[in-house]
Amino acid sequence: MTITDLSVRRTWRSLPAAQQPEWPDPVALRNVLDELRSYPPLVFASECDQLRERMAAVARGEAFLLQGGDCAETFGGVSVEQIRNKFKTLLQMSLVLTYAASMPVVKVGRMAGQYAKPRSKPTETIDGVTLPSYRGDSVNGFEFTPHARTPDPERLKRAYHTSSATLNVIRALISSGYADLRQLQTWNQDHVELSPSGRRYERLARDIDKALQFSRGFGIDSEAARSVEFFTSHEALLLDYEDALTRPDVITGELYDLSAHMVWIGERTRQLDGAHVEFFAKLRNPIGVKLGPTCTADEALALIDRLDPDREPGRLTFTTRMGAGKVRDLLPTLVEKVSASGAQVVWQCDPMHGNTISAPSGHKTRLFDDVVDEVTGFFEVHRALGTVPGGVHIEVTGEDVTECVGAGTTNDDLPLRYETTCDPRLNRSQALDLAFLIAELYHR
Ligand SMILES: O=C[C@H](O)[C@H](O)COP(=O)(O)O
Ligand SMILES: C=C(OP(=O)(O)O)C(=O)O
Ligand SMILES: [Mn+2]
Repeated sequence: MTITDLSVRRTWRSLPAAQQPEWPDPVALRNVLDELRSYPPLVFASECDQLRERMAAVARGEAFLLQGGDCAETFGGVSVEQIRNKFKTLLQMSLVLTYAASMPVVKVGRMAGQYAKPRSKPTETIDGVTLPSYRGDSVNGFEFTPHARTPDPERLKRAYHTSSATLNVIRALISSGYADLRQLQTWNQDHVELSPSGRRYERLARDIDKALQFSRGFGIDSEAARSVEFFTSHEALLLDYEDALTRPDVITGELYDLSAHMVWIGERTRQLDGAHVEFFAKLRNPIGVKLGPTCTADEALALIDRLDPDREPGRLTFTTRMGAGKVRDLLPTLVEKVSASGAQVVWQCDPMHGNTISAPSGHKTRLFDDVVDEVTGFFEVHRALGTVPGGVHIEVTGEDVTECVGAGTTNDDLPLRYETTCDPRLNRSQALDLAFLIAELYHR
């Protein structure tokens, strides 16, 4: 379908859009959106097409999808070091998975655009003072003051520019050979090498290095070992922003949201009669939808009819986040009914969002064991049904934070480096542990 007519393309505007900020000044918002429309796209449509092809391979069981990054990126978190650490963590996880599972890994960062957050409550109260909740740096500031918490549309421009700067660093890291497999040892020269997972990683890196030397001995110096394909993604929550970055392809006229390669609809905004589903239905990007424990099989089927009417492998990813205690009960029916419909979606496990708890100290946290248990349940269900456990979606950082409990972090450690502005993330050592565990699940 070719949709360049603006009246067709903006149909989402007449529908209810959940979780949108209350911008105080509509004229200021309109001016910002006009400016954003004049900016170049952040990614190219051809790159989105390439990711859709990779996702089709995932749907067929020929590749594994690793998607991860911060719950909420921040405008302050864009030093080269922070971006490099996050990128490195995802590459190291993918290396563990590729080597151990003998499977190509499609790497997608929750990076370069993850600046808007849906919240459970519209306001937050601290010491008797109530202010609007923090909704991500593209909406308001994290600082608990009336000024910071007031939505400011100028932040949307900053979200664009910060995404652009982040992408620039990622593209430069790739083109300067940072992802070269022969840099394996360099990647590991820091604190993580002292942790058990770091040492395990080092052993694996040495094995891979030997394998590479062996292939080079035969004159096989694969280009694939020198470069990496890396894609960006975020929850396309703020429809005004996403719409401003949505452009028709010059050749086909089809619409692409060029704020990222892949965009997804969150658990809180997947209403069938809502604006997000309507907006996404018009896009040609590979797209995702989060499915929580209340999602019925009929809802999943209706989402497929709306978002993947042609049943195109790679088009639609269902990211389930049921919780460790529920995944084994709830997932089978969904998977069975969706498979019976003929749709070839990518099934991806988000083991984070169904497992958020409050620690005795009051910190929002997740137990590493729950994360592992949900991923394990996800694999068990797919193995039992003969369907494809396509990938995982995690909240992770390259920093040595203490936000999730287990695998080296205790409840008492939480205050030490609790740096997230929204949900707790795995640190790099926990991420590597998880990668090794997933690789084992593959073999089982
Ligand atoms: O990242 C997901 C949601 O935005 C987040 O879990 C909501 O957190 P809240 O329940 O603290 O609002
Ligand atoms: C908001 C998120 O998740 P969910 O929509 O699954 O709650 C998220 O991925 O940060
Ligand atoms: Mn989150």
